[in-house]
Amino acid sequence: MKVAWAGSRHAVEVADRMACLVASDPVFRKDTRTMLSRKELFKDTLKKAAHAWKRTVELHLTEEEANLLRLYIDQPGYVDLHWVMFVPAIKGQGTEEQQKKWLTMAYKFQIIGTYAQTELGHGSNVQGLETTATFDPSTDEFIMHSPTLTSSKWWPGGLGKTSTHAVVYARLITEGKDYGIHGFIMQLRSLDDHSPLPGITIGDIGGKFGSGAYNSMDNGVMRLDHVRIPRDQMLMRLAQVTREGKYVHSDVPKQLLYGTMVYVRQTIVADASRALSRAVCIAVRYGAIRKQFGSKAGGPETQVLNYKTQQSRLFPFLASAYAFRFVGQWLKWLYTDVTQKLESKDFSTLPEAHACTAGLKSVTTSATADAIEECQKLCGGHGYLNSSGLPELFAVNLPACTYEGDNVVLLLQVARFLMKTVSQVASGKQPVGTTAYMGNIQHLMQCKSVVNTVEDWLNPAAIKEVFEARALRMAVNCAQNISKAPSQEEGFSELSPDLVEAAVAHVQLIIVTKFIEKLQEDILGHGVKEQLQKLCGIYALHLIHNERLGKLYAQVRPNAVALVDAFDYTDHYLGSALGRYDGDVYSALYKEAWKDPLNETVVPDGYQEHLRPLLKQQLKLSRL
Ligand SMILES: CCCCCCCC/C=C\CCCCCC(=O)SCCNC(=O)CCNC(=O)[C@H](O)C(C)(C)COP(=O)(O)OP(=O)(O)OC[C@H]1O[C@@H](n2cnc3c(N)ncnc32)[C@H](O)[C@@H]1OP(=O)(O)O
Ligand SMILES: Cc1cc2nc3c(=O)[nH]c(=O)nc-3n(C[C@H](O)[C@H](O)[C@H](O)COP(=O)(O)OP(=O)(O)OC[C@H]3O[C@@H](n4cnc5c(N)ncnc54)[C@H](O)[C@@H]3O)c2cc1C
Repeated sequence: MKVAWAGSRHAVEVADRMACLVASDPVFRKDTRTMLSRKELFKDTLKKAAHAWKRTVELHLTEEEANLLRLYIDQPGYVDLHWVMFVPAIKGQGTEEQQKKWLTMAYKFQIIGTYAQTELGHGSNVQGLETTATFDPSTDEFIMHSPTLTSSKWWPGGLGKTSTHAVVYARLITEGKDYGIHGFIMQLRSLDDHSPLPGITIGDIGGKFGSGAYNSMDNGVMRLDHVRIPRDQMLMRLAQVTREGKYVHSDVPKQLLYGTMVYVRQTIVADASRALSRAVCIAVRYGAIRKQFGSKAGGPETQVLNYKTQQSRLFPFLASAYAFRFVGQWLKWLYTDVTQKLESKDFSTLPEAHACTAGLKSVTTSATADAIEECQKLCGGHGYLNSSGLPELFAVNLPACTYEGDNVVLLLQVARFLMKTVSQVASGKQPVGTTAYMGNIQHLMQCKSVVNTVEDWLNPAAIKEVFEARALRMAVNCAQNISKAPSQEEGFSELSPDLVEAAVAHVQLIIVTKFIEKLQEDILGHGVKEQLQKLCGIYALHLIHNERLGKLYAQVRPNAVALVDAFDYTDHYLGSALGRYDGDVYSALYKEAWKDPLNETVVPDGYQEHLRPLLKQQLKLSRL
């Protein structure tokens, strides 16, 4: 089952090695993280990142191993933005020459970069960004400026205190004309003493949700006061400005400006499956240990995992963890395929890649955030303790519903893609890829459900047809209602809640389809495929609230712990007293409690100043 989850024996081996490397290194301890102040936590992040780099160099780790090392350290920091966004942005939007110059320094960590797009006044609406980059032909420079308070760059990870450079997104103005948003490489801090360069006001935007979590990251604010950069620091793969100041757009779609976001969205789907699997692992293992109430005759109490209500709340998340894992593996293939096509100027699958990455990022992160919160409740009071690992997991993964694109905004992008496809089908064009099912419109608009028993629901063809009919009918219904509106734009706006639902149905069809396709592969291990088939049935059925789920839950219950053990997480990475592999929950909870700084003294700080006087006064009053 480990191989089915990881994707290959090699993946299992590398993951095990990196997870153990992190778990065995005291520098990477994380059990006291939620007890640190904001400054201590930030400094701890710097220490871990520097130590990780040192180990990467010492051990000659590959890029795959180094990425896993960062993942198992499990502490958001500037390195995430450096590797996940700054480097990809230069790769995707820089010329060969610019890549050579800047990536050489970035790969050697001679500079630390971030991705500075969002502003105080605009995040979702990229075309509304206000920062300006005005070309000055007299000096062959761009003047980077924050014209308004709302144009302050706001949120970029690492910008606050760490990054020395950034890809800054700004309105390109040359010869008095505004050509819209383009990317520019800017140095922000001196490489000698790390002080901000002249004209740059920079700092952290303040504490964020949850203790620990993203407070380890210095999300920053930056204002630019007419800062000059050389013309060749405009990322010029998509467009150029000549020495004379002429704007020249290259022959690639302008949407490639958004390429970095597409890349990160596809990685976030894998992040979501990992976060969800961690929460499910904790809740399933604890549910097998925790006993509450039992037979009236004083018999042993019942494992809470045996309760049907616990199973109906938890097993859809177990199924979703596997579903998101498999669709994330497919999405990584899709992204690689589109990137290769772009190299040969084939832009035909760019819209599909945008719709799939936007839709899957949105659906998986929303479902994961909701599931982690529910897993906290599934663990009762102990799920609320930091030592359960669940509050931190929730706080770190909740913002994924917003960063890299607000989930509703992204679903509206999917809806726009679906409406375009429906109208193309109406004009006789055969849809392909993930919308191919829309070509079967006659059948799917009339077909009656062919599933009646639980066994029917384990028939992949039946499941797929139901989800195709559901998605198509919702999309066609929206298209028909939009056509009745005074204008397409007005109709789209009025119908936007229904369009979001139609987009979700389309994305859930993709997830179900990819789960079914995974089951058609050769899957190692005795009985593994059968278990995955049941999980596929649970994932599909729970989305349409089918009453036959109870039978499937009963069939999964005996293997529930084995199914979460297959995630192969070390206790260090899981970071949970409830989800420990050895199940020794109560002694672990008790031991963790005493680590809290509040327990450093038996009489708490503040007693002498605030508690003793009060008690003494009340005691005196009571004797009057
Ligand atoms: C270790 C512990 C774990 C913690 C994890 C740490 C590490 C995690 C990893 C990274 C951390 C994440 C940090 C987050 C970083 C950020 O948040 S960066 C900023 C992200 N910001 C956004 O995502 C902004 C979202 N907004 C947009 O993308 C765009 O504004 C928009 C797409 C919503 C609208 O764009 P606009 O230019 O206005 O275009 P439209 O008019 O809507 O569409 C025009 C056509 O272009 C097509 N299109 C739009 N986007 C794309 C795209 N990306 N690719 C291809 N095509 C695109 C669109 O479909 C339209 O096409 P048609 O005209 O044919 O319909
Ligand atoms: C932890 C974290 C890290 C981040 N890191 C970075 C970073 O490194 N670099 C960077 O550039 N940015 C970063 N961001 C910013 C992030 O990308 C933006 O917050 C995100 O794109 C959402 O934009 P917004 O904040 O403007 O939300 P808004 O768009 O203002 O959303 C507010 C509400 O308006 C709704 N809404 C907006 N537009 C529409 C519409 N057209 N139709 C219907 N509803 C709409 C949204 O659904 C939402 O409910 C980070 C954010 C977070 C939380």
